Amino acid sequence: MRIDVVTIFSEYLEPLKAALLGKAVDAGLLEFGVHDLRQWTYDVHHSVDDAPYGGGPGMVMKPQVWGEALDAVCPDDALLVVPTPAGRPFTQATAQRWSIEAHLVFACGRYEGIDQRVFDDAARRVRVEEVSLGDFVLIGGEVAVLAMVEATTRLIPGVIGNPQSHQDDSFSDGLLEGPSYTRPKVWRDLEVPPVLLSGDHGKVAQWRHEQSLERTRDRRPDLLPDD
Ligand SMILES: Nc1nc2cc(Br)ccc2s1
Repeated sequence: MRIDVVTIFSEYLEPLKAALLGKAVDAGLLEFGVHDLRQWTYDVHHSVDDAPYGGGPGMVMKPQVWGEALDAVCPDDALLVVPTPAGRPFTQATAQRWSIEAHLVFACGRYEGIDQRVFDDAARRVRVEEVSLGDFVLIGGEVAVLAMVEATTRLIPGVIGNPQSHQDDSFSDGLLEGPSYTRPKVWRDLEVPPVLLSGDHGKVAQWRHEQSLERTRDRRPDLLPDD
C-alpha cells in the first residue's frame, strides 16, 4: 500500500516513519509520501487560507492551492480521505475496507476546514471519503491521519507480527475486547480469574465471550445487536 499525506505541518507525520510502520516500510509493505501544501502556493507569503464567504470566525483553506496539490499527489485510482469533524464515523470496518486499497491519499485540513469545492472537484475523478475520528474537534487533520493510518495498516498482512490478534481485536466481532491477564497469578492480592488457569479452552473461550458482552453492555450498549 502507498499512502500520501498533504499537510502544512509535515513534522506531525514523522511517527509514520518510526517503529512498526517504519519496519513495514523497510520490508516493502508500505510506502509513505508526506507533502507540504505550501509547495503549491505562488504568493510571497505562501498563503493557504482566506476569509470565509458569508462571514464568520476563522479562515478557510484556499481551493486553488488544494486543487493543484491533489492534481499532483492523488491519481484517479487512489482513495482520497479527508478527516473532518463533519465526516462519516471512522470505525474498525472502515479500517478493514481501506486496508485492501492500493493507494490512500489523506488531505489534512486546518483552520475552519477546506473550501468544499476542492472535494466536489476531486470527486469528478477520484473516490472521496470525508471521515470523522470522533465527536470532538482537533486543531487539524494530522492527528486523525496518524490514528486512521495505524488502524488501517496494522491490518495489512505482515505489518504486525501475529495476524491472529486481529481476530481478538475490539470490534472485530462487534463487541469490546474483554480483560487480559498475565503473570504473576496474584499481584497486590489481586488474583487472575481461575478459569484462565484451568487449561479448559472451551471454558476460557466462553468466559471471554461473556466478559466481552458484559463490558459492551456496560460501556457501549450501542454496539449490541437489537434483540
Ligand atoms: N476530529 C477532527 N477534528 C478536525 C479538525 C480539523 Br481543522 C481537521 C480535521 C479534523 S478531524
